[in-house]
Amino acid sequence: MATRVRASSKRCAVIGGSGFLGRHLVERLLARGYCVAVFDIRQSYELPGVTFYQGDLCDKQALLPALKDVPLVFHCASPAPASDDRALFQRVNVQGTRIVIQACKESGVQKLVLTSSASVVYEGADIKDGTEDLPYARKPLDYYTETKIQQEKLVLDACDKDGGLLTVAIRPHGIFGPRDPQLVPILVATARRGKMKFIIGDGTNLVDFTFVENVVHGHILAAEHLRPESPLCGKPYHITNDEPIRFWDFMSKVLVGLGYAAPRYHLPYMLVYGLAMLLWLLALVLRPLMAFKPTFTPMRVALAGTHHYYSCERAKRDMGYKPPVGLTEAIARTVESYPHLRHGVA
Ligand SMILES: NC(=O)C1=CN([C@@H]2O[C@H](COP(=O)(O)OP(=O)(O)OC[C@H]3O[C@@H](n4cnc5c(N)ncnc54)[C@H](O)[C@@H]3O)[C@@H](O)[C@H]2O)C=CC1
Ligand SMILES: CC(C)CCC[C@@H](C)[C@H]1CC[C@H]2C3=C(CC[C@]12C)[C@@]1(C)CCC(=O)C[C@@H]1CC3
Repeated sequence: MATRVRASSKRCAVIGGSGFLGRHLVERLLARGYCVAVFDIRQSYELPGVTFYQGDLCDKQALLPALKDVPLVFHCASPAPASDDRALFQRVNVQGTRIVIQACKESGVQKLVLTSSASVVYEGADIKDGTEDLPYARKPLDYYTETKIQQEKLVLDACDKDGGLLTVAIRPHGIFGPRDPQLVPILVATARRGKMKFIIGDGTNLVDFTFVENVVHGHILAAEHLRPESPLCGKPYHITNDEPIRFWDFMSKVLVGLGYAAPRYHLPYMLVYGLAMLLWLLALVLRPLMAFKPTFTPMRVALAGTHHYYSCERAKRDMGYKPPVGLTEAIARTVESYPHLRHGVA
């Protein structure tokens, strides 16, 4: 009997489990003895111990079978920020998250861990050692952030300590690591087009970049510490590497590690931000006629030219969080994992 209880409490579902973070989370959960149900709109791998359910999280009937007999759900699905598609973000991150919450309640799920984002409080001004008490951005810089705010509020408000669904939100920042489809590939594509010669601003702005395995560790700690009497209920938690680094030093380390030149020439921040705003407006106007996606969006320029690093004291205090992998090792392992993106490799 004891064995059966332990076996069932080691079951969980990962919504968005085919993605970058999702797959790393699934792999770690398997190593910790969990049986995992993955729900995703696409299937990107097969692993023993994983049951795959393919479907759209906005479709409750498709989602319910993946949550059957599962006490713990991780929700880390989202459209990519680069899609910049307002209707898609609204449908998946907001309406879809309402459906995830309903489906969890109907299935008797006990705990829901959301992957939110530290950028829910970021609106382009410097944030230095920001705590979770900062207010949500009143004027988010993009549609992605706008809907991540609404998503986090929905999940945290759904927390019910009186025998209902328990919820918590993890707010990582600048996730990187092997198989990341975003940060390193965009950086390298920009360098290959000869556009990574410039530093936006004076280059001294400090930023958090977080190794994917540390983000995974934060999620699992949160799930295992979430109980009706614990302080985690209905709260957001920053999870970072706890080693803020100059944005342009981080970019240079990755670029140089892959054989590209580090950016050298400075451009004034306000000039580049203004140009990015103009390009974004142009892309919006031209959208019905042609697909045109600027690399330097207002959000990316702001992230590249301001301070934005966050305190993870709350996670240390409430769940004993300490990043297992330091930044130097994390960058080395990331660079090593992209042989195909090295300079000179087609
Ligand atoms: N990458 C980063 O730097 C950061 C990411 N986050 C959050 O972390 C989470 C994971 O992000 P990544 O792994 O980087 O992205 P990803 O794009 O690699 O993974 C997202 C997954 O969600 C799935 N998905 C999208 N729409 C879906 C739908 N309608 N139904 C079912 N599945 C759907 C995708 O197929 C994909 O596998 C997201 O919630 C993102 O907002 C938060 C902070 C920073
Ligand atoms: C073109 C260059 C100026 C920058 C190239 C690197 C960028 C693609 C990345 C640097 C910071 C990253 C980041 C995110 C996406 C990729 C970057 C812009 C997020 C917006 C991803 C989703 C989040 O929740 C917040 C992240 C902040 C940092």
